[in-house]
Parts: sequence; structure tokens; C-alpha cells
Amino acid sequence: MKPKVIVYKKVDKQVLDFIQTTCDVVSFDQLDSNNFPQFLQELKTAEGLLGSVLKVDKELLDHAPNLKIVCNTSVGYDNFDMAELSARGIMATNTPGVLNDTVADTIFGLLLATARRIPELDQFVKNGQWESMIGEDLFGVDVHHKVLGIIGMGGVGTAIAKRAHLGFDMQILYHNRSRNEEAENKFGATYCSLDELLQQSDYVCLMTPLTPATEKMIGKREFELMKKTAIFINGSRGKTVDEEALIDALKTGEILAAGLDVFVEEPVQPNHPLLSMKNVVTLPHIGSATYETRMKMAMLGATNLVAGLQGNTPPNLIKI
Ligand SMILES: NC(=O)c1ccc[n+]([C@@H]2O[C@H](COP(=O)([O-])OP(=O)(O)OC[C@H]3O[C@@H](n4cnc5c(N)ncnc54)[C@H](O)[C@@H]3O)[C@@H](O)[C@H]2O)c1
Ligand SMILES: O=C(O)[C@H](O)CO
Repeated sequence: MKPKVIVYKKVDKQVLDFIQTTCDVVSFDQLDSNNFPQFLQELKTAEGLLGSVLKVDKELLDHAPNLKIVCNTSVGYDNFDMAELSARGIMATNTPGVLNDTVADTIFGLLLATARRIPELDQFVKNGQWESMIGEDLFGVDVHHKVLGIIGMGGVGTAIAKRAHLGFDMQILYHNRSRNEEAENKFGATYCSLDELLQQSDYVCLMTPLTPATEKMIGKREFELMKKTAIFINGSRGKTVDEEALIDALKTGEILAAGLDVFVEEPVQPNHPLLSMKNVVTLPHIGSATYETRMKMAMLGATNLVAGLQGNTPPNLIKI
């Protein structure tokens, strides 16, 4: 008998077909309050789960006595309670690597959009406000030849460093759990302490996973260390930043501007203070959201799922 798996996110038919060759699939395009009871019912007999964002913790796992593997279609896995999964002998996987270039493109786009005020100026033109030569009040700041500080020099961080070095002649500082030889040797990145990075960077880009060590790692103290002209870019997870401190820093001129792909609460509420600030550029967590890359992520997630259920070591097994 084929193992039963639940795919709880909309994925391409090709991905479902691949899983169906070895598994019985129950699929949900997305989970919401209407279909969640049915999902929990299916979970009782499921051996595998594929999707992203869903919190996989003790409470959920108590509904899943037969689960053998949980597979994210994302590189981040802060939605997994790894201690609980490990205690129950359930494998967990993610999708590193295949999204690096796409996310780096997004983050670089966000950085440029924030520095050169592109969304604001787009609105200016479309609102019919372009009536004469634009003046200093609408100027942006340069990106090229500036100092970029990358916190979290992993797969995505290195792809950002590549763009900054090869395309924009930027000087790169980085802070990471360990030294990254590729970033140093190929893209001229210099390792430094977090405080040095914050003090010296024109652009501070946060690209760490969300863990107990990184939760609110950027707060009041860190914004105060940054230059008053610094632009802060967050591509990691909303909770790596103290959002209240970010709002204060932007309001009081402690930093110049911010570009954000992630928020503490997602979707962010329309009345959130960050959304009404002129010096903030936002995106709806779309770092990896291109057709090509989302397809690769879904297929890699499916490959992990099938491998695990066939008794093989999944290529992206998360080790704790
Ligand atoms: N916005 C998006 O759409 C998007 C897309 C991809 C990844 N992400 C987020 O970015 C994270 C990183 O992705 P990745 O593929 O580069 O992962 P990765 O594992 O390759 O790199 C993460 C890096 O962060 C470093 N790190 C971890 N804890 C640290 C700490 N306390 N201080 C300093 N450095 C620390 C690690 O040493 C590692 O080099 C993901 O976990 C995810 O949360 C977001
Ligand atoms: O972690 C990731 O892969 C991104 O945030 C997309 O979900």
C-alpha cells in the first residue's frame, strides 16, 4: 500500500504527478479555517506533509500519530519545532540552494528601490505630480561604491554579496556564525563583529534564519549603532527585528529608510504603522516568488518527501 501524504499548498501538477507515483496524495491549495478540521482528520493517517509556513509543533503533531516526514517548500524552517520532531523520530527537510539567486535579486531590487525611492517616485509620476524639474527633496542616495553589511552570510547572503561586488563595486562587510571563504575570496567580503558592521555600513542587510539566537537581534541598541544615513533591509524573518524599535528608529531619524520583505505578523495588517511611512518600501514576502524558482522549491520538497518515505535519506534532511 502506498503511504498517504498531504500536500497543503498549491503546487504544479508535475509535482503532484511525481509524488503520486509512490504516494497517495491528499491536497489542499491552502489551509484556512474552513478546511482545517478536514486537514486534521486527514492528518491522523498521513505519513508525510509537504508545504510551508504551517506551524508544526506538539499540538499539531498530537493529531499525526503516523507521520514520518515533514517537508518544507522553503529554506527557512522556523515553523518546525525541531526538538519535538526529533523526539518523535520524524524527519524534517527544507529547500536550500535552489532559491539563492532569485532571493538575492529580490533583496537587491528592494535595496535599490529603497535607496532610489522608486515606489514613491512611481506614484509621483502616476499621480500627475511631475510638473517641473525634480528637486533635491526627491533625490535618492547612491548604492554603488557604498558599504554593504550582510548579517547571515549563507546561501542567499553570498548571492547578495556577488551582486554587490561584481555589479555595484560595493565594499562588503559581513557577520556570520562562521567565516565564509567564498564570500571573502570571490567577492571581497570582510568578516567583522556585529557592532563593527552596524557602525560602518551604509546598507545593513539581515539574512539570518529565525532562531532563538536571532529573534529580535536587531533592536534599539543596534539601530542606534547604525549611521543616521543607514538603510536597513530585512529579507530574513520579521521576528529577527524588534519592529517597535524599527518604527522608532525610522521616525526619529536614527536610520534613513528600510526595505522590508518580511514582518512579525504576515500578512501585515493594512493599518500597521510601517505601511504609512514614506521611508519604508515593502514587499509581501516574495523573495523566492518566481515561477521558475517556486517550481524548483516544490519539486525539491517533493523529492525529499518521496526519498524519506522510500527509506532513503532525503537530500535536504535537517540535522539538529
Ligand atoms: N524573504 C524570503 O523570501 C526569504 C527567502 C529565503 C530565505 N529567507 C530567510 O533567510 C534565511 C537564510 O536563508 P539561506 O538560504 O541563506 O540560509 P543559510 O542557512 O544558507 O544561511 C544562513 C546564515 O545565517 C548564519 N547565522 C545563523 N545564525 C546566526 C547568528 N546568530 N548570527 C549570525 N549569523 C547567523 C549562518 O551561519 C548561515 O551562514 C532563511 O532561514 C529564511 O528565514 C527568506
Ligand atoms: O524561507 C524561505 O524559503 C522563504 O521565506 C520562502 O518561504
